Amino acid sequence: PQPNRWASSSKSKDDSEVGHCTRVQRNVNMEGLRTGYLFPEIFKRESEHMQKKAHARLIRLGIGDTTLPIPDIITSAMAEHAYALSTIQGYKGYGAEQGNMDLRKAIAEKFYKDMGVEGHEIFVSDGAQSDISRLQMLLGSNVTVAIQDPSFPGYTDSSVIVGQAGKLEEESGKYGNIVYMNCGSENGFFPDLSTTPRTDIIFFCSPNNPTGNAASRQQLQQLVDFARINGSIIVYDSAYAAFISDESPRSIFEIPGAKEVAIEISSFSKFAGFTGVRLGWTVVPEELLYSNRFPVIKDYNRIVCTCFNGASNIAQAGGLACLSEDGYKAVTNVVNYYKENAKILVEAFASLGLKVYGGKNAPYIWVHFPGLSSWDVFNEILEKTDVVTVPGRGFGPGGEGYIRVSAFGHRENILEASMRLKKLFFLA
Ligand SMILES: Cc1ncc(COP(=O)(O)O)c(CN[C@@H](CCC(=O)O)C(=O)O)c1O
Repeated sequence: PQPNRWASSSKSKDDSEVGHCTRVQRNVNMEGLRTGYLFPEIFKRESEHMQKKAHARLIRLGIGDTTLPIPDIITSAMAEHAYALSTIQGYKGYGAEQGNMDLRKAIAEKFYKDMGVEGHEIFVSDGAQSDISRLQMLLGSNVTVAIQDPSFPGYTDSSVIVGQAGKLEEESGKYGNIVYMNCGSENGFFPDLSTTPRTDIIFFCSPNNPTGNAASRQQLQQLVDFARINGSIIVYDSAYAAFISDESPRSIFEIPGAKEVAIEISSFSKFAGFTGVRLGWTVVPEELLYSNRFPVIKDYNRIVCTCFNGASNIAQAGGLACLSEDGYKAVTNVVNYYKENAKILVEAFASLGLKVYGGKNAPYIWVHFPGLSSWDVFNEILEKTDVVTVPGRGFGPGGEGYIRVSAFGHRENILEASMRLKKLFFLA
């Protein structure tokens, strides 16, 4: 299996090992984080398992990390750029914090054609995860937020860290100041906006991680109208848009009126295999205004200039190559490979009579184990099949009773994992 990025994290010394301590008070918001970040926790469980079963052939379908090589039309462009840095005429230092304008324009052309989004409204970054944190710095602690439940933990955890979330209610596992928009199988994974309280910010991910559900055009129009009426800002995460196979919108800016109510974050991670290269972008439309009519884009530009020195010029060269005609064809072939994996996993779980969601518009399969603890299901699958998944509870209280399975594996691993899971649950 691939070396995991947390494998080398050194064990921090605890107080008993270090005599001295400072007089600096801990950020009280950090105390609000109930556990470690979900994915290092998954790795910890995986390591404990491997300590018990050193010779197990582990199959990792947990973290949504790509596994196929980046097409060489893209890596050659990065290599060429990297080599040019070793020459006088090719060397480049700091670039524009907002990103290379050619790349900004290419993103606008490729993903936002005819939506009125222009290059100067696109801020190239080192990935969507970092952009979520920078957006939280922009928004500050005095805003109210609504988050899909379940959803990518980056929204809730960053909300806790910046002080938006309020106190954790142990009983429900929810933070007092966050509005949890239930997105379950019972409501087609789209929140009932008629009963959703107004908040300043609405985090919305479509296709959703972890459910794999892509909101329809009609639903996104409802969401934009809801934000407009309430004077809210939507932070729309389209990291998995390239996996959409039906008519669902790939961008919130396909919806009329969205430029006055939405910010969109996205990433090269999942469609181009750039999870380690690190490249993403955020669209902040000129039309998006605060209550005092000050343009949000001006503040976001200030955040980017103050807190970020721009994405790697090598990664940006790769990004440009991804968006060339041949480059995009090549990455689309890889996306289609993962989509085929998703189909295999959906069929495997469905053949066991389990309720399976997702997999059609996203590289995640969302499997229901009604009445069971998702961590118990995660543990049983790991212990009995050496397959790593993600317990749904890690994505919020709404994820309880589900597991998420990633389609980002190599085909042989997907087939082997499917066979093992069939054996486990068929015999159950
Ligand atoms: C909805 C969503 N947005 C943003 C990101 C991060 O994108 P980057 O551009 O690579 O920063 C992820 C990654 N989610 C993966 C990886 C988990 C993690 O490392 O946080 C997952 O859910 O398995 C995601 O699922």
